[in-house]
Amino acid sequence: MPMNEEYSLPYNLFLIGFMGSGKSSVAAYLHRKYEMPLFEMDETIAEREGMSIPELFETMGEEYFRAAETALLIELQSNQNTVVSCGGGVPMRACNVEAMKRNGKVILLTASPETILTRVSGNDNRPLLKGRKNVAGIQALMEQRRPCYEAAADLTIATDGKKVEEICREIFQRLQGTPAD
Ligand SMILES: Nc1ncnc2c1ncn2[C@@H]1O[C@H](COP(=O)(O)OP(=O)(O)O)[C@@H](O)[C@H]1O
Ligand SMILES: O=C(O)C1=C[C@@H](OP(=O)(O)O)[C@@H](O)[C@H](O)C1
Ligand SMILES: [Mg+2]
Repeated sequence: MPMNEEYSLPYNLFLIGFMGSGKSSVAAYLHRKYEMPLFEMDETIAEREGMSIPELFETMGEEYFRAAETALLIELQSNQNTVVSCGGGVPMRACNVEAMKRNGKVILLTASPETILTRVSGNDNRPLLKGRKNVAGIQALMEQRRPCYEAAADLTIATDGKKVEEICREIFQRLQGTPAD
């Protein structure tokens, strides 16, 4: 069933935000509900490299992972009407932000450190949270990254206390209020 006009976008949606802000969940919902092709960056990189993200950090190092993120974003920029779930570190590189903005809108998902801690406590697949799985540790990294996140964002959506479905509705409402230039 083709996308109806209301939700067929002439650009890509890039979801950015801290670990646990809900990028993967919101992207998966947008993919299912509005039939937008989905690119989950972590998954794509892990598949191509034949190992998990933690293993990649362990064996090849973070810089290798960051280069893989940039290469993938450059590949994705020629698409249209896709939703890309970015890893939380993507906006820290200016070249990544340029690639996203070339043909996309950047949606920043935010949540309080307390909310993030609740959401990430369930698994250990985020190497950068090792040793900082507490409110203070999350807050410190979040504050360090905030300027890059905010500079990259076309729209910012607070996610605390909202269901994924509500967040997706808010994204489209806010986009419709924004010229699709
Ligand atoms: N709006 C939300 N409300 C409650 N839990 C959420 C919400 N968004 C995501 N989660 C949960 O938080 C965890 C991290 O979500 P995820 O989508 O993987 O975040 P990210 O991709 O930004 O790291 C998952 O267990 C997910 O089910
Ligand atoms: O914030 C980061 O630097 C990272 C976030 C992770 O993705 P999520 O934000 O989906 O957890 C993943 O890309 C990697 O562990 C690095
Ligand atoms: Mg994710």
